Amino acid sequence: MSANKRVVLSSDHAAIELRQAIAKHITDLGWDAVDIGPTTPESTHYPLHGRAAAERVASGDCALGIILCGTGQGIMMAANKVEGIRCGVCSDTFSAKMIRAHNNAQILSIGARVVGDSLALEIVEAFLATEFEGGRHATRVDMIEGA
Ligand SMILES: O=C(CO)[C@H](O)[C@H](O)COP(=O)(O)O
Repeated sequence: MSANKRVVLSSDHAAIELRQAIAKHITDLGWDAVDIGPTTPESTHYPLHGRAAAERVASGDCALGIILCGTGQGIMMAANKVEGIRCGVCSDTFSAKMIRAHNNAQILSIGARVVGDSLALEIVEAFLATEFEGGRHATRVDMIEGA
């Protein structure tokens, strides 16, 4: 499968079951889910998993990413420390569309202790179905990246 259908997934211990459900769901939708774990429920450290997913995207191995922790916030902060990565936390489908359409975010973060499972799947679908609009938004994204 080509790299542009590859979606990396990672989480901390707060979101393992939801992450695995999302991986199955997006596979059913035709995406190549690259689930980098963890798979066991022991307490772990979200910065490790946010960075690992972001590096898969920054390297070009995966086009997009979906990361989760309890709130989605800490793992988002870790992912955004990787150069060139734009990651936003979303708890609604409108924001999930807009971080792609206007911000060209490559990574979606979700709080597994914030949104229910079915809404999380809708948020994921909205994110994956939306393309960057470019134009005036490209100027602004370039400004984020220091251009
Ligand atoms: O949401 C998170 C980070 O933003 C973490 O999932 C959360 O802090 C983990 O907490 P605990 O160790 O009590 O399960």
